[in-house]
Amino acid sequence: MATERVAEAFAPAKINLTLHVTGRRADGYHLLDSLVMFADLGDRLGVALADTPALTVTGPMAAGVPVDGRNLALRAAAYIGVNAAITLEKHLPAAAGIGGGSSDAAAVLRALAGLTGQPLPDDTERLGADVPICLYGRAVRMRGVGERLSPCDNAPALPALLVNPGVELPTARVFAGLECHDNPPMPDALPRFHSPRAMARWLMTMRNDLEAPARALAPRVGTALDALRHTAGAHMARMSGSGATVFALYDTGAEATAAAEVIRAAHPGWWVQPVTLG
Ligand SMILES: C[C@@](CO)(OP(=O)(O)O)[C@H](O)COP(=O)(O)OP(=O)(O)OC[C@H]1O[C@@H](n2ccc(N)nc2=O)[C@H](O)[C@@H]1O
Ligand SMILES: Nc1ncnc2c1ncn2[C@@H]1O[C@H](COP(=O)(O)OP(=O)(O)O)[C@@H](O)[C@H]1O
Repeated sequence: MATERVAEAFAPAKINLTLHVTGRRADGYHLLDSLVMFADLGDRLGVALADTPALTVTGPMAAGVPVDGRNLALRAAAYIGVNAAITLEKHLPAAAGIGGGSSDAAAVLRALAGLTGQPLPDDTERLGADVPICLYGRAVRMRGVGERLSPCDNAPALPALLVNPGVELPTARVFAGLECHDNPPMPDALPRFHSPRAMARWLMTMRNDLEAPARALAPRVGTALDALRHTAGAHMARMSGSGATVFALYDTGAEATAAAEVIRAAHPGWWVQPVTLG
């Protein structure tokens, strides 16, 4: 029976600090080895049980986000067979390599589990490859196509700057541009990270294998990476997921905020957000 109770949910940006493409399955999906953390910035949702499914999308990044059955927030409710009225305040750019849709889906699943008492479903990767990590919601290593998760409990909070240079990159197109599908994974055992600086130094020795095809499709990714690398205090810069969002890591939030001001002044049209990753 319908109730008025609204569960509020937060859907943080997912950042792939590394993204090694290590193989390809028979169905064409690629095998990954990726270290993922989450930002303290994301979409905000309200979820209520309802007689019929409904979705309203608002917020600064709402333009172009589907409001029909293609929206992953609605698909998540349908996946567990619950009618929900959902409000989605969009703060994350879409098709940006930071998992906005997957994180929204995970937030809806969590909210509906709380409202109905149902357990979280299995096989959530069928909703989208990133949904299991977004349900996990904190620093994690993902392998397979995203369904094999190992906790990464020793990562320090990382001051970071996220920049999206205003170009949408569909994930499938970026994977299609990969020249090599069998690249080395990360080491079996990850080191212990004692500070943001130590973690950034190690991350510099890792890769995002999708960066080259993304840069070829959207040269502005390279422009944004160069701009970040030149900001004061930046240890390293890399693309997240299949792009086009890029990030840089700093020792302090003050450095990330100062870098944001520099990038905003030079590129007023870009999406520029200092955050902390955890
Ligand atoms: C690359 C990653 C890394 O975290 O992030 P995003 O760039 O999307 O944020 C994810 O694996 C993306 O997950 P998600 O966006 O949920 O992917 P899906 O919708 O399932 O897949 C979209 C398309 O990308 C390709 N794809 C996706 C994942 C994968 N491991 N191999 C692939 O080849 C396939 O062509 C697929 O049809
Ligand atoms: N809740 C949602 N928010 C954003 N995009 C969504 C959502 N649901 C479905 N989509 C569709 O999914 C595509 C990928 O968006 P998103 O999940 O943000 O990107 P990515 O896979 O690069 O992290 C978008 O182009 C959009 O059409």
